This record gives sequence, structure tokens and C-alpha cells, in this order.
Amino acid sequence: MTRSPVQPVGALAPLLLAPDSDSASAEDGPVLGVNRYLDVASAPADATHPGMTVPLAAPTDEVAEVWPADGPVRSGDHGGIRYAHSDRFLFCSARLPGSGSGAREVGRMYRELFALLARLDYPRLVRVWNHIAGINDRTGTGEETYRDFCVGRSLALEELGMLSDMPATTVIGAAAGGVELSLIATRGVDPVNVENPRQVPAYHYPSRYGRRAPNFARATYLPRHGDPAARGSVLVSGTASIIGHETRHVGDVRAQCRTALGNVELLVGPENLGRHGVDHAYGLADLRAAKVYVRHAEDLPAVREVCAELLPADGRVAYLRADICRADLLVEVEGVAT
Ligand SMILES: C=C(O[C@@H]1C=C(C(=O)O)C=C[C@H]1O)C(=O)O
Repeated sequence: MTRSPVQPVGALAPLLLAPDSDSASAEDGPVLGVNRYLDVASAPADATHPGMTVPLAAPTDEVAEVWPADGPVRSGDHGGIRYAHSDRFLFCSARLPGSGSGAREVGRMYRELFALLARLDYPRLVRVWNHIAGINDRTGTGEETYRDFCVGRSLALEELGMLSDMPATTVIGAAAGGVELSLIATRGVDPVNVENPRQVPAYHYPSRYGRRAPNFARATYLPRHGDPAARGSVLVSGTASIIGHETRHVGDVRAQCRTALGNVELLVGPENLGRHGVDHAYGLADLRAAKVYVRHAEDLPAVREVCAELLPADGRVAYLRADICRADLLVEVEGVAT
């Protein structure tokens, strides 16, 4: 395959826009993908780009997370997996219906996604999102839906030798549907998966959290293509009030929010990135396009207050209603530090 010469490009980061801004942003430049978060009562817009459309419980912000491309894109559909790719990045999305989103189907979806990444030659994953309806509900066998999802994902990744190699990820609820997934992969650079010294790597969680541990890194550092010395992007996973492997501050949403943001601060700070061989430092003030998932409507004002104090005043923050992977977690935060 011919490749254009590698040229420096800006750090990869999304924009949070109004939910119908899909085509407007395309006029501004090429787009890799759009993840759209809508009130469950809103009609899903016609999606021109790959990406998830996630129905959420009211009241929720409605936003489009637009991932601009670094150059012209080509798009396609492979057996229901939608994708768009530039020379350097591939954005894919896939969906399982509510009636077929058990461990077996999740495993099959992951295998198909990896086959596509190999075929299109984007070997390095940068970011993954999964939204699961009824994430804390029980399946027919009595297992929690999230834990069942983890089994399917883990079995597929084990075959691929990827149990501890997955990038920044979010697995969180949705108000309807089955599973919505999107991911970003790259080639030509080596993304660095980053762990948090205050948290046990998720793939080492003890079995009391499920038969198969979750597979993700706390963050992924993406160097700039063609310019590794420049500041890249830190894609921060969905981060909650977990220290070691335990939930902290059960029942106290403000303390959970502070702890989650404290985890992000430590994760992207100079010492931690330095330990991972990354010579750049970030803080909460560098967090762009943050998404804050809040389990209960009545907690929204408190969460907004804590975030307003700790997140950059000029950055757009979306507050999204969603259930979280553990029933005792009330809030989760993600974003991209640049
Ligand atoms: C909040 C946590 O995990 C959540 C679940 C994830 C997964 O299963 O891949 C990834 C990030 C979070 O959305 C955590 O374990 O700290």
C-alpha cells in the first residue's frame, strides 16, 4: 500500500458540538467519526459518519463528539461495521441489538473488529467506547450484564493475545438498545498505554468483580505522527472513584467526583507520564471535551459544582445521564488532555 509522506499533524482531540452538527462540521474539514449522545426521547439523526448514537435518560446534555480527521477520509461498511479512515487513523462503529448482546455476541463483535483492523492495516488501538443498555441488570443466568460483557470481551482478546494490551476505554450504560461501540486505531506511531499508580490495573482486578476482569488501560498517550517530540494527546478512560480496586465514598457523589478527578490528575501528571516514558505533563486544566456520566438526576447539580471548581472554565463539559459499571459508582469522567 502506498503511504503519503508522514507530516506533523495537530494532537488528536474531539470537539463537543450541538447534536445535529454532523454535516456542519464536515464542511469545516474532514471528519473521522461522530459519537452522538441523545435524550432517549429524541429521534436519532441520520448519521453521515461512523459513530455511536447513544440514547440516555433525561435530563441529559445532548451533544455530538466530533473527531476531526487529519486529512482526506475514505469510508465503508463491512458486515455492519461502519468505518472511515485517513492515512493515519481509522474510526469504526458497531452495534448489537438488545436481543443479541450477550457474551457470545460481544466476543464475535470484537473478533470481527480486530479482523477489520488487520485487513485495513491500522494495527494500534487508541480508544474504545462501549455503551450497554441495562448495564447493571441481570442476564438470564443471573450474572450482571456488565460482567457478562466482560466475559465475551476477555475471551475474544485472550485469543488475540491482547488481555493486557487494550487502550483507553469506557464501558458505561445506555437507556435503550443493546451495545453501541466505537473505536479509534492508528498506524505509524506507537501509542503508550498508561496505568494509574493509585489504581490496580483493571485486567488484574480480583474475581469478586466478575469471572473475567475488564481489559483496558487507564489512559493512552498518542504521540504526534511525524513529530514525536511535540505534545501529543492523552486519551483518558472512563475514570471513577476507585482506589486500588475498591470503590471509595459509597453514597457520597461529591467525594466520588473529587476522587475521580484526582485520579485523572495523577494519571496525566508529569511523574506518572514520565514513568511511562512520556516527557510531557498535563493537568486537569488541559482536559478538553470532558464527558461526565452521572447515574442519578438528583446528583447533577452537585456534580456540576465540583466539576466547575476543578475543570477548565473555558472547556466544554457534557453532563450525560448513564448507569456505571459498578452499582455503587455514582459518577465517571473522561476526556482528552492536549
Ligand atoms: C470505572 C471503571 O471501569 C469502567 C469500565 C471499563 C471497561 O470495562 O473497559 C473502562 C472504563 C470505565 O468506563 C473502573 O474499573 O475503574
